[in-house]
Amino acid sequence: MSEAAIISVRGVTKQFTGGDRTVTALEDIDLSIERGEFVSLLGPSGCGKSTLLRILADLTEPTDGTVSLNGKTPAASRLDRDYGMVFQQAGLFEWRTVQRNVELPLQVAGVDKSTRRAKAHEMLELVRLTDFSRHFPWQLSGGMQQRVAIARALSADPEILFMDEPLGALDEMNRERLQGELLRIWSDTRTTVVFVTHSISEAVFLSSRIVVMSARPGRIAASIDVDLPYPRTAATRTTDAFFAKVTEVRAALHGVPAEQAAR
Ligand SMILES: Nc1ncnc2c1ncn2[C@@H]1O[C@H](COP(=O)(O)OP(=O)(O)OP(=O)(O)O)[C@@H](O)[C@H]1O
Repeated sequence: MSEAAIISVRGVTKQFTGGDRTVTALEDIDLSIERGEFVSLLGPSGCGKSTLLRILADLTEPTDGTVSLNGKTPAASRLDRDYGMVFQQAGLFEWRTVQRNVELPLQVAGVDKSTRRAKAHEMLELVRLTDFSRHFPWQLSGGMQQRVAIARALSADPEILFMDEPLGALDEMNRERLQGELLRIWSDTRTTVVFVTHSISEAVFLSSRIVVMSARPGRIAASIDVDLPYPRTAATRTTDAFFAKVTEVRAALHGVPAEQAAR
């Protein structure tokens, strides 16, 4: 494990028990993520991607093994607001304006009104929604709602952003647009991102590294560096290097080394 790792997972196993049935969702996961990486967790449905993210974000506990975020337990890290989280559904409060949704984590933290106003404004600039600060969530498209959710998750300046299929509910065009936005935001904030997705092309476009997980019990099958240069644009998606990486990742998902898959 590298000393520089901001996220370190050691020997994590997670079992769910209900009645006389035990499901092993994750088995013996070891993972280190360096500060500033954009890491996607990619794998078939049910391989434990969300469970792993939920363990990192202190939403559930491992049955075995340890997790360290910024050198702390996930629970301590949560209290220190080291990370923000974005889910597939934006989960905005319908009765609060966009501005007041983004302010919420700061309000909960007891930040004074003028500071949180200023911070929310800065975050809405980051996601390019300042013109909509007084709108209510129901007045926004799905993509705009997700941008508000991202602004809210970043409002307390977290060092880590956990994202669980945040673009999964969007149509293809919006999804690609938001992928570009997300890379710009990542490059502006230098936040470490852990991103769960089913989509190979999404993972390749966004990530500096892809962690491929195998089906149940979830294990890490491969860790693939995505050495396509940033900034990545719509043109990146049409390059040979992009297609080659998609092929390599697809082969890893199917458990076949890339050289064999190309034959
Ligand atoms: N609270 C729970 N109780 C019982 N089993 C659970 C629970 N949460 C997850 N599981 C099981 O653990 C396994 C991993 O689930 P998880 O949601 O982490 O997978 P995933 O890779 O994120 O799937 P998807 O891509 O479909 O969202 C699945 O078999 C799931 O049924």
